[in-house]
Amino acid sequence: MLRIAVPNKGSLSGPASAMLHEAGYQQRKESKELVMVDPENEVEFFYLRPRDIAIYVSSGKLDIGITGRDLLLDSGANAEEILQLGFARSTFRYATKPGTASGPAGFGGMTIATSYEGIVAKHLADQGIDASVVHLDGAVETAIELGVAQIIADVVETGTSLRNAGLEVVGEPILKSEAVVIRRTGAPTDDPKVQQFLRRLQGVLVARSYVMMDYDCRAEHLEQAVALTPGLESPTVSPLHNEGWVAVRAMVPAREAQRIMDDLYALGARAILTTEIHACRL
Ligand SMILES: Nc1ncnc2c1ncn2[C@@H]1O[C@H](COP(=O)(O)OP(=O)(O)OP(=O)(O)O)[C@@H](O)[C@H]1O
Ligand SMILES: O=P(O)(O)OC[C@H]1O[C@H](OP(=O)(O)OP(=O)(O)O)[C@H](O)[C@@H]1O
Ligand SMILES: [Mg+2]
Repeated sequence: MLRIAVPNKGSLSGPASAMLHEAGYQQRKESKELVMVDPENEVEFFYLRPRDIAIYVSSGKLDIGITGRDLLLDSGANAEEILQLGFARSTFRYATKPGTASGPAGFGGMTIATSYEGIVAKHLADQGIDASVVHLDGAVETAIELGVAQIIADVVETGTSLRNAGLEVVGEPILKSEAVVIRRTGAPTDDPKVQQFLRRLQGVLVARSYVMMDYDCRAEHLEQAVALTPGLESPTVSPLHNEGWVAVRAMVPAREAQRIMDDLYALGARAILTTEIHACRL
């Protein structure tokens, strides 16, 4: 049975369970459930604190886990990313009150508050900056107002939390994060159960980002139409009963669908339809 770590709380938890559900796995019914077996799919899910997941996976007791790239790097655990999941996207950045420092080079002798000590200590060491780091569990934006630190390093998504605290980002982003699937570094890549799990999640990612497009066009416009809808391999082209017309079917990126429909229409294509893809194996 494949043993998988899933975040039990926080920003990663809901979207991770939703993605697993979309991939056909049973998910826990109550947030208090810590372990759940899905016998049909031969998978056991362990609902763990996101920050602990890389440590469990690196121990080899669990085969794979879903966590944030920032949490993986912060843990220093012996685990590696094998798939990017596209949710819980954020940047990890320094922020200060305006006028404190124009970048990390000016942080010398100051104190930096963060929940991600591992990332910050490494970044400071790499840059040769001699600053202190104080660990706080959360709401680190308040640390400056209360005099615990002059600088914070934290997750930034919309920037609202920083603005509300009267802070501004300084320096370049330390890293970009998103939810990722991890495994123990160097674990065998050919485990069929792991491969099947990854294919299912990849199927969800594709189903979420592509739509199926169907349209009719005159045979003489086919080459131009196919250039607009090249599909993944190549589009399906079938003859229509009306001579000189063909029906075309291809997957297109969902966010480009409306523009492609306009361009096809301008080319003379008609009966242009898009349908959602519910599941997929590439
Ligand atoms: N506002 C946000 N937008 C996007 N991703 C976020 C946001 N806040 C945290 N994350 C991501 O969530 C992961 C941290 O999860 P964790 O559960 O530790 O914290 P949280 O989501 O802030 O929850 P809480 O603070 O309530 O415990 C990290 O990968 C982080 O990048
Ligand atoms: O840029 P924003 O859209 O404002 O998002 C970033 C904020 O979201 C998270 O905080 P959370 O609400 O999880 O509280 P926490 O600081 O206690 O973790 C993170 O720690 C930032 O504070
Ligand atoms: Mg938080």
